Amino acid sequence: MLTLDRISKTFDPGTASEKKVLENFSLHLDRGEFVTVIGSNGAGKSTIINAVSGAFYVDSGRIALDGQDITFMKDYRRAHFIGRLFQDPMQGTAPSMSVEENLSLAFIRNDEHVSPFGLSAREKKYLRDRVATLELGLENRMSARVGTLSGGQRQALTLLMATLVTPKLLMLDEHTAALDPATAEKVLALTKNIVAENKLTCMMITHNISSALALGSRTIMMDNGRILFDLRDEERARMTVPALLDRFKEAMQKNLDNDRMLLS
Ligand SMILES: Nc1ncnc2c1ncn2[C@@H]1O[C@H](COP(=O)(O)OP(=O)(O)OP(=O)(O)O)[C@@H](O)[C@H]1O
Repeated sequence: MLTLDRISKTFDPGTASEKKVLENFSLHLDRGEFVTVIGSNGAGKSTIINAVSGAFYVDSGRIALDGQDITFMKDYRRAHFIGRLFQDPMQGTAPSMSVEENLSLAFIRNDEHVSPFGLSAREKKYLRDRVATLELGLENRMSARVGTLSGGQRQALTLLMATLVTPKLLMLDEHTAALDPATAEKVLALTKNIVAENKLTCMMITHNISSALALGSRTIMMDNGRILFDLRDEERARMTVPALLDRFKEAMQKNLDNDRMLLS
């Protein structure tokens, strides 16, 4: 489904701030696989998501999604079939537009729904029903400006928008990190349900090891542009947070005391 074949990325090449982040990095996700990604700060996790979503082109290597080579496809074209959530709840929605208008934009991403007269009453009801599944009461606030919603409500709405038209791939970049713990739990539960219901292929970056082990079916641990280990099946099912931290420390041979991963 998603294949990264020996991709490399160096930022600011040839300058004093040159940073080689990925070198011949390869990864394959099967259709319907939900992979959680953890790792040290600056390991290159967001760079992978940025490369796949087309925020920049990779220097070398190939990216294929569903059999299609997207290595040099423009980001706005990839956005038709790749859903993405960021850490910042302010990204991904238009604050001055209403809940319904934001959802309409996500809905018409699929061209067949475009009508010069806007959405039909039936389509509006469909959107309201989908919003109700979030169980946040937003179905009664369809005309409220999104800028007036809380961070958690916005992130839940963004998640719904990213999956309203089923994406080929959903990429979540620490999408609950800026939320308070209770709201983060709620958004994670929604994530789990939406991914399962739509059988989505999903990659989720998190700094929370217990979330990484609780969600999805596979966990990748990264450091310095490399995959340190790739847990699945029985090995992952048996893995605990302390055991994973121990394995990470062992692999890194360094003290993790200052790493943000330990603090979350
Ligand atoms: N656009 C950019 N320009 C220059 N350097 C960048 C850019 N994006 C990322 N980097 C650098 O690349 C390295 C990897 O960054 P990346 O954001 O992928 O790490 P990460 O694993 O997501 O880390 P964190 O967990 O801290 O968010 C870092 O040193 C970062 O400063």
